[in-house]
Amino acid sequence: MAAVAAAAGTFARRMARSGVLFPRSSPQVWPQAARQPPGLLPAQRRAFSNNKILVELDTSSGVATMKFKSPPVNSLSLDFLTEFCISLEKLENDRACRGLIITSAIPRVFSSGLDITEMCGKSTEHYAEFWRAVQEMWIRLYGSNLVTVAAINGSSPAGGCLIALSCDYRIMVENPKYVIGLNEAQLGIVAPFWFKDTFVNAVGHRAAERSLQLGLLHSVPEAHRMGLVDEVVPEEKLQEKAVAVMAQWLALPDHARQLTKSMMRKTFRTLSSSHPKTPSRSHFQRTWRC
Ligand SMILES: CCCCCCCC/C=C\C/C=C/C(=O)SCCNC(=O)CCNC(=O)[C@H](O)C(C)(C)COP(=O)(O)OP(=O)(O)OC[C@H]1O[C@@H](n2cnc3c(N)ncnc32)[C@H](O)[C@@H]1OP(=O)(O)O
Repeated sequence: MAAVAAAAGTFARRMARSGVLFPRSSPQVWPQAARQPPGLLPAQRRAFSNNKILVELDTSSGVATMKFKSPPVNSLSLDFLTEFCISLEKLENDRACRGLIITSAIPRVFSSGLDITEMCGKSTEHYAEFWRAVQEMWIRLYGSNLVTVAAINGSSPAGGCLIALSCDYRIMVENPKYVIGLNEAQLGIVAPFWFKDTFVNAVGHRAAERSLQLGLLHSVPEAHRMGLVDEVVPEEKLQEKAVAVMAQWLALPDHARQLTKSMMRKTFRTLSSSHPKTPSRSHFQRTWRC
């Protein structure tokens, strides 16, 4: 328990060093239209970057694009998760931003999921901090007031699938090599209940039961049929489609859409108000044999 508390403190300090407020306990309501401070020349584009993620915000449309750029496979390391939360928080605090498109700058992979090297040979405190960061990523993305669109341009197993599932809409590139799903059971581990619930919300109970028990990674057409992704497009149309979907969602009044989203996703607050037990060191060691 002390380790969990210490980890929470460490993660909060990492976020605080970035200048980001932490944590935010209740959803914020943003203005309906992107606004520029009066008297300033409008800067159409703003960008910020770290060594894991690139973010570009088009202030005229209010749409930001977040590109994962962590070779080789955009695995979700503690550093990646921290940078993700910082970037998302910056966008949420930017009054010019209303929507977020998440995609990958790495060819053929959206995200390979949790970084397996973070779950081997580390201290109890590290596991606790890592787990806290995984939860924080999900809480922030799933509960975000922004319109979130996943533009999935590569394979997206396990934690990568969770990122996509946490968005409001998923568009995936049609490619016979790409797969998506929660394959934890194939790895001999159990997807946490909040992974499972997010999956069930997208595909329904029966499809989820089969897919999760078998740890299936679905082809793109199969993922589309079962509702795991909303739309499938050729690679060259992905950006255009994501922008078009975003425009459709942003055409609605922010407050009505945000309150509706918050109502639909209210169960996430259960996790945000009481972080579940962190997996123990021995559990990680048993699971990954390290
Ligand atoms: C209370 C109980 C708790 C129990 C404890 C369990 C903890 C959590 C439980 C559940 C949640 C878990 C969620 C997860 O996300 S677990 C991670 C699952 N991820 C995967 O299974 C993906 C594995 N990777 C792939 O399938 C492929 O790599 C690919 C399709 C993403 C890309 O394929 P390809 O382009 O062919 O690349 P390579 O396979 O050659 O990989 C390149 C390179 O990258 C390394 N790598 C791949 N995935 C990961 C990863 N997830 N973490 C770290 N490193 C990864 C791979 O090893 C190669 O490295 P190299 O050999 O050094 O080049």
